[in-house]
Amino acid sequence: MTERALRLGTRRSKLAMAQSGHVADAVRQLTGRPVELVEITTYGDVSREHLAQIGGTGVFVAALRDALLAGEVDFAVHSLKDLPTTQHPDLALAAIPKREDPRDVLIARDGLTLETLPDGARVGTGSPRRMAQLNAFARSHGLRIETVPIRGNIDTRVGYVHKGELDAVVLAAAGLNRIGGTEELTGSLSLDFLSFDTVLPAPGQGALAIECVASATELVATLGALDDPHTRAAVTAERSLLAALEAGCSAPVGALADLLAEDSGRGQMFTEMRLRGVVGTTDGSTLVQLSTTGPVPTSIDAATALGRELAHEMLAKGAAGLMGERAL
Ligand SMILES: NCc1[nH]cc(CCC(=O)O)c1CC(=O)O
Repeated sequence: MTERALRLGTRRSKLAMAQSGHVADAVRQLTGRPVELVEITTYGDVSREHLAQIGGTGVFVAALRDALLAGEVDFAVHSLKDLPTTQHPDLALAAIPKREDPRDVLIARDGLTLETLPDGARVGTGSPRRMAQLNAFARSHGLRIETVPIRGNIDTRVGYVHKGELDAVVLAAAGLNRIGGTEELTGSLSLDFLSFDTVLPAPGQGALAIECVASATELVATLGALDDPHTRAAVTAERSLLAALEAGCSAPVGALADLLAEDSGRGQMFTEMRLRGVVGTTDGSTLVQLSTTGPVPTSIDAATALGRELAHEMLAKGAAGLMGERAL
């Protein structure tokens, strides 16, 4: 007897479908059960407002969670960076698979890179985090860039550069990679993968979250096989930083945790976890940028503590005042 199909709730954007498709394959392999995709429209997909105005927190997530709680789907796949930092009491993050490239990428016309953008360049991004860091870079290099708030899926955003309406756009490399768009979509455009010294990604960027209802303990345990503990530790620290700053996913906050390795003679051994964080005004005139290191976390609590610690150091340097600024 074959078991009934597991229902995977997904947004229907090309990116969400690609992400869900990958996870569906992994779950089929893992369980031997059929997995069926159930498309769900979220407010973030239909609203034409700018994300910073909607408020950001959870706009892509709420409808998927409603479907989980109503028992219409068995599990859902989210971009972790879109998930609010407070865990829903009735839901479980069953797995956080190994993360993709967390970098942001600048997609530009005519072979341009961030370093070679002309004065006055128009760069598409509606993300306060990207605006703050791009403008700070521009200021330190004596040029002005005009950040232009844009929305829409990846194709739409890249289209602005193809059509010549913008000189460049900034996207998450992970999203671009997942839809296999690096070649097909960007064509003649140039890709500049931004260094973490210039632009820190959103907390959790490049990672996926597989969520189901907490009471489905068997499913939680089964999906747990897809979890990558290093990714979970890193994104836990990043999200803890965000939470302790009391900022939402549309706040001008960047964070990245990575494990530092040493060659022990018998291969690489992780020695420490480093957490870098940034908060800034969207005009780039002020950035608070700090980093800390700690032992490789052996528990979620330890990873959370590292994030909280860095947040407190950033708050002591005035981070709260910078986040108060909500203007685009
Ligand atoms: N804000 C929307 C969003 N949510 C997740 C990704 C990309 C995939 C990821 O970060 O895992 C994107 C697009 C983007 O920022 O370019």
